[in-house]
Amino acid sequence: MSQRPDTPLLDRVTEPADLKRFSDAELRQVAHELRAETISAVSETGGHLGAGLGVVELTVALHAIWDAPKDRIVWDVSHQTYPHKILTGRRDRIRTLRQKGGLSGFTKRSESPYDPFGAAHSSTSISAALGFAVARDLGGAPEHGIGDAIAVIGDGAMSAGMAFEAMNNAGALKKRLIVILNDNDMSIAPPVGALSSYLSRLYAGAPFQELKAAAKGMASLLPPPFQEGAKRAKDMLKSLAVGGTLFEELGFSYIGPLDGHDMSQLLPVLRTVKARAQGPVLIHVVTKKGKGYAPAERAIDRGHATGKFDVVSGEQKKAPSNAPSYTSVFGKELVRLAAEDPKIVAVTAAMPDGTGLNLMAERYPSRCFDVGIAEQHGVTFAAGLAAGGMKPFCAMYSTFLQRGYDQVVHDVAIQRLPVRFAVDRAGLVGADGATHAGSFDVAYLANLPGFVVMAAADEAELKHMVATAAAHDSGPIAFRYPRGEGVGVELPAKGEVLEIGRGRLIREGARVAILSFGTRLSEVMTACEALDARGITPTVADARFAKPLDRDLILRLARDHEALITIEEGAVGGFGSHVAQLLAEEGVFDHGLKYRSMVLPDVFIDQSTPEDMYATAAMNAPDIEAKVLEVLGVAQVKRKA
Ligand SMILES: Cc1ncc(C[n+]2csc(CCOP(=O)(O)OP(=O)(O)O)c2C)c(N)n1
Ligand SMILES: CC(=O)[C@@H](O)[C@H](O)COP(=O)(O)O
Ligand SMILES: [Mg+2]
Repeated sequence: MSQRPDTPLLDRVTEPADLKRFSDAELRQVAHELRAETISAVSETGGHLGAGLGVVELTVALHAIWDAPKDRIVWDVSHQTYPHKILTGRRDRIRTLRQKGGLSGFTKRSESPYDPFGAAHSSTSISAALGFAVARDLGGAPEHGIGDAIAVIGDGAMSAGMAFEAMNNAGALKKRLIVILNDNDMSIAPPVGALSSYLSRLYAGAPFQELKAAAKGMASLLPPPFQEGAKRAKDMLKSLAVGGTLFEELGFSYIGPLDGHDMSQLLPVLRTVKARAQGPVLIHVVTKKGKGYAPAERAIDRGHATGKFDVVSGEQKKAPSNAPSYTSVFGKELVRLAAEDPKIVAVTAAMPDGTGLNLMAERYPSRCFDVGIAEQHGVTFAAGLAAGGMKPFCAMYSTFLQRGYDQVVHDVAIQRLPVRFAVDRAGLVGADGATHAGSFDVAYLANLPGFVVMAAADEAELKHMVATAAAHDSGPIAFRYPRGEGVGVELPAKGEVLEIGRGRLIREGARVAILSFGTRLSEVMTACEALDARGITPTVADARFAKPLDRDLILRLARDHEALITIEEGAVGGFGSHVAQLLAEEGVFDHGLKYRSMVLPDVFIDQSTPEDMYATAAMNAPDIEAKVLEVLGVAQVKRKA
């Protein structure tokens, strides 16, 4: 097909194979256009901007050199894959990113064959790529075959234990495996820890040794079009650091550091690695997060995540809000309590801003610890702090705390250590979708002996729960709260310590009682307005505690009503299951109580707005109203669509 000379080269790319027709100079131009397209798309959708901008050249180079999907490119976290999506047949849908029915903000096997492995939680890529490499060598996927296995992992993700577990295994297996360390000297916040300092030293002038073996005779082994590039690679490799690095000690050939924005470095070195790699190879690529878009480069988080924005000014379009976020309410209350009690300390796993612990870090830097992307360590570190007489608050997103679960059980719960878990992003979170939903924490915490588990119904309740957790010294305690803003209730100056295992009655009604755990309470109250208008007046209670349950309250509600409905922003096995267990043990069902438990359905719900996701889960006010009518056997008038 003939093209007008001014047609953007990117328009000629419908699949990665199209890149193979371009010269190196043209690939540079493609990268330029791909960056502009990424910025333009994210300005309309919002999302993870900075990480993708930092890997534009790397993405083009990988797809130009390797043959995906046969070669498996596994992106760590995969928040940096918008350019990859554009090059792999999804450009026409890139402006649906993170929206209902649109592209996921992460790699997803069901979305494209070019996404060989789904991600969103960090530090899984080397393990998965090693799995592909071993499957290849054992004859897996014989229909299409498996080529190279390539993991692309950031410096932040590399700080997690899982990445080292994978390298340790890969070094021993000696399989051909390519790991690209994308080192932009950033996590979401500035990176922390000794590994980060080590990587900085690697590119800050430590004496380099020669990669003699790889450089020797390399050019002659390559097909003629690559020989010029290979000569350059040879020259470069001579001056790069090899030998004696941590990665070499783990059994990898180390190549780097390379300038990840310079195609004249990237292309020849990657071609050479493709032609010659035998065992595990780690290519250290240095990039800039937010590269090529000044507002992102200037931002403290390098444009890690953004709302919709104006491309020219970089200004984000934010909806005005009336209520503080739950996260900030937690952060402020913790600082207030920390001022009163010097034993209070806090732990975050690479999410200081996301968890509100940035406030604690500013005010009490020596008592606030960012452990890096290391939830497992973070939990046990908090357990050690508690055993050492401190009062640790371990603030993690519900979904990321999953990674530290054995530590929660083995190091905290069994030893009855008073670690306070601030479980943020509880429930459905919206645009990040199923990987980030906080669906399981009630189930996985409330089944642990001795754990206290609370959920805040609003931001004032959250304040009380922070204070309650601070005062609770006899064992582990957790309180959960959702992403986003509170409901706008008046905030007390300070949280009051709640009685452990006591809920509260919100309104007294008849026939049906709704027992809410967490922030569905406002939807329950909206449902009650509609029900009141029909002459059905539910009793409503806020359970506050999933463990220990308020037995008196629950048994009274069961005794005094024909039906009892529980509701929670969590999966089956949580609050409702505990209530059902209590009712069964007390023989309440034998007397004919009608019981319903509203929990998240047994599916992973794709990204949308939280409201829409809760509609999918049938947990909004109209669904609660319908549930009440159903349990009472009242015929429903169909709503207009
Ligand atoms: C287990 C886990 N904990 C925390 C996060 C939140 N998170 C997402 S990206 C990110 C930083 C990743 O840094 P890096 O790997 O260097 O990638 P970059 O954004 O710099 O490209 C963090 C902490 C996560 N996705 N998974
Ligand atoms: C990729 C990732 O895991 C984080 O960037 C996450 O998207 C942050 O979520 P919040 O926006 O809820 O802090
Ligand atoms: Mg990084």
